Amino acid sequence: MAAHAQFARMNGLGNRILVVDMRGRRDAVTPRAAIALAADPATGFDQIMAIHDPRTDGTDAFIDILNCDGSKAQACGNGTRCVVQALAGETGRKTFTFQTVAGILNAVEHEDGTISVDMGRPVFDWDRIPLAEEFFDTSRIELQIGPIDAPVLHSPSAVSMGNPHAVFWVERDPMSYDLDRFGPLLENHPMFPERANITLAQVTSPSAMTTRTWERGAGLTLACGSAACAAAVSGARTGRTGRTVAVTVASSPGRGTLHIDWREDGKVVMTGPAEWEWSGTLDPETGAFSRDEAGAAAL
Ligand SMILES: N[C@H](CCC[C@H](N)C(=O)O)C(=O)O
Repeated sequence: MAAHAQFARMNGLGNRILVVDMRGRRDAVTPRAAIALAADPATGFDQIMAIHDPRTDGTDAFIDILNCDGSKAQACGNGTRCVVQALAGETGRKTFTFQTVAGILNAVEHEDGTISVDMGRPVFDWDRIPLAEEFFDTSRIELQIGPIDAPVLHSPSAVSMGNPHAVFWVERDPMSYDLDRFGPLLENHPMFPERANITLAQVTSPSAMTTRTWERGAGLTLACGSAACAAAVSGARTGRTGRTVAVTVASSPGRGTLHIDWREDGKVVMTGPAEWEWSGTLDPETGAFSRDEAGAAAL
């Protein structure tokens, strides 16, 4: 039985995040704990962002990311904004540098409470996304679903934001597609050796789009930050949008917008909100948890 760790249940545009404080500890949140926590409707989460002591000079923390199916992820945009908000509340600081398995992320909390995260540079090389087949141009790969002569979804853009994404361009409201049926087929398609996050993107103007995502390792979520980055970059890459795009999420209208800026230096900066909901403590080994009674907005 491991000693309990403090956590906060937060969300980013409805993407449900558990921010777990693992600082000062040598153990880690286990896949078993993630699966157990996900099985309990009282927690209901999509990703765990486990904050560990820094492993590299110049960074504030190492962030370990787990999906609710227990799999590890290399990036989580919404989760990173939640970590920034939690640590800003704890320390009074506004800028942070984190390390994940994918690299270094710089982040800042603005005066209005929104948070910007430098998500790094997108990767387009087929073998680094990765894809199972060689494509010279990964902005439009040969993949479709549905009847051969009338595919429901086809020709997605593929990109890595540290984690793999396929972005399908749709003309109708993304909510009008059976993504709950197509999502798992595409997530686990042989084209994606490490599976993939599957996004439907409807471009509504040269600087705006609406997305809906079936997430690798989490299924249909209300929002996906790295998918918003993947879609915005792919929109610019295919000439559908400019390099600055406002991304709204179809599944939870009115929750706000993620502003994505694919800068001239190649880095993708995502800006958006984070929201604290409640706190608790959990056993990082088994997932046993208890909810704090007091509603103290803290880790
Ligand atoms: N399911 C993703 C990780 C979480 C991404 C998402 N929640 C975000 O905000 O970026 C993956 O396995 O690559």
